[in-house]
Amino acid sequence: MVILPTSIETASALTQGLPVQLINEASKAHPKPEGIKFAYGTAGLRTKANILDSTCFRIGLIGALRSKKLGGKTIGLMVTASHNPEEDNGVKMVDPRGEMLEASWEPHCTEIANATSEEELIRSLQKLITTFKIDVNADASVIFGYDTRPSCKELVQAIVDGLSAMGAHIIDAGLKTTPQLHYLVKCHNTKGTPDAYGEPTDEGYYKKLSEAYIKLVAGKGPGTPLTVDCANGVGAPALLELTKYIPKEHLDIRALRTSTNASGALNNGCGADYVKTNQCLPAGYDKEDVKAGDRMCSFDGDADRVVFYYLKGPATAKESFRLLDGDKIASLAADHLSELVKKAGVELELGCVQTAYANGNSTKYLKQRVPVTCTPTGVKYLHHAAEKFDIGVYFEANGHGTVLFSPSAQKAIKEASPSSPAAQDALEQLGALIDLINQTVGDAISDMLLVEVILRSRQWGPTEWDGAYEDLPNKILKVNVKDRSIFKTEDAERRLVSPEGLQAKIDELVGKYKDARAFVRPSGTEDCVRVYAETGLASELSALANGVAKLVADSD
Ligand SMILES: CC(=O)N[C@H]1[C@@H](OP(=O)(O)O)O[C@H](CO)[C@@H](O)[C@@H]1O
Ligand SMILES: [Mg+2]
Repeated sequence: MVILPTSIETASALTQGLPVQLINEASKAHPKPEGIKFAYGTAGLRTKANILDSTCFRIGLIGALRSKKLGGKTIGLMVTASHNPEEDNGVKMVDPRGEMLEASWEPHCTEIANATSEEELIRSLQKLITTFKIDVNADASVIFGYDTRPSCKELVQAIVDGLSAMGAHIIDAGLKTTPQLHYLVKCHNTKGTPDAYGEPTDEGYYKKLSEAYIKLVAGKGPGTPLTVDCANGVGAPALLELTKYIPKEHLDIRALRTSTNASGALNNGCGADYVKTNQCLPAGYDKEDVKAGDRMCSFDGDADRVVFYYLKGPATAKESFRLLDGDKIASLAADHLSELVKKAGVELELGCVQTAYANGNSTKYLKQRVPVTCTPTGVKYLHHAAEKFDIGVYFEANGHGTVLFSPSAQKAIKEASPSSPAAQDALEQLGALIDLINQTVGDAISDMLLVEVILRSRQWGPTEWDGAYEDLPNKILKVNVKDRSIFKTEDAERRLVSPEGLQAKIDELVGKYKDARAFVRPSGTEDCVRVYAETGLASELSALANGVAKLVADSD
């Protein structure tokens, strides 16, 4: 609930401590580029790095105010543009429990980022302060991290200038994967409490994951090598660091695409998004000695997504490639955890959360086993929906997701009295999985370890995992339009309400193909409209996807 100030006097009293002079002066060094409109979207503010300076400065101001609003709890700021090209960048805010910024603040971030003068900037900050009744004189603490993009250095300086103008306590976490930053935020805010999430250090992160992993794979025999494409991003140093904590007999990693200093290499022909979108191996893998049956996976640029894949035949044949995406990870995790819960003899409801991009056959598979809900795109929606279950498995098809254990589920697992040695073992495994799985946000490293644990425990290779269901042929296309904001959706983005009449035309087209589905939505991270299509018959896929894209283009 938003509490509005009761009178103008209260409003002015609230904003009295705002260091207007300092903000004005600092803001002059971070002028807003003319004619650009920023929007706090699916994953924060994201665009070309060379126009983001003023936005980062202002997010610094807002981050400090968010912390003040929450009584000085530590807020996170992450500078990254994830899977997007190297010349892009972005900034997103992390709330105290490690979750995404509360949605009611997003329009204020947009408004403040778009203020065209110092006066307007101050007015929009004052509006935020009065709307949320912020005590400007309270303490503020903000931790920030950044990925490997060359533009991060300057953008981080802009953030620091914003934080300094507000007098916030600043913690520089340095080069981090996005999920590491989320982890650190949660650790800082739970330190010394009964819910302490972990040590708020790099070492704490690697120790927590590696100790849980070793517990889960101990005695399961030596593993086979796993080839990891690090997208030439921050996942590379993080993964290499992790391997120092886990003996090779437990985790045999072959890290590829680890060139974080090579200009233009980030996400270029590699990474989770490239592999998922193109449904093929990273470029140049034909020279990397990969063989049929090898387990492989790809991180994205900030290592919060992972997709797995393998070849069922020669690397040279396109049809050899088999993708094990977020949907396949969700079904593997849901099956495994359901089994453990049953064996443990605890009463816990496990549910799955997907978006409209989930493959139709994955939804069918999961719905036969567990409750499944569908939310709009963006982890913040999935995360909140997953919190409604005792154990909530959520994954976007692109590999971004995690598993949440509710506080009561964690308690039930900890306190259950096992009725047999098998139940005892299942409870111990569940306990270790709670530590292995990053409870704050999707984490490529943690999810990779989760998959490895499940495959090892079932003595499965990628083929057995892949056998759960067959993906329906599917495709995502981008359509550039003049103004994507006119595309409005309902029903978890599965239907368009605007432009008027377009949904009826899409329905008519979809009706012409067997077992087909298609939907259209504006991207929250790129200036385009996305078209998703899937069909029962591979031969009909392009016709449907292109047909819907044409309908979108014609409506522009
Ligand atoms: C189809 C697709 O993959 N969309 C991605 C993409 O969002 P868009 O709003 O579609 O641009 O980036 C988001 C942030 O990384 C991610 O959460 C989401 O799944
Ligand atoms: Mg990412």
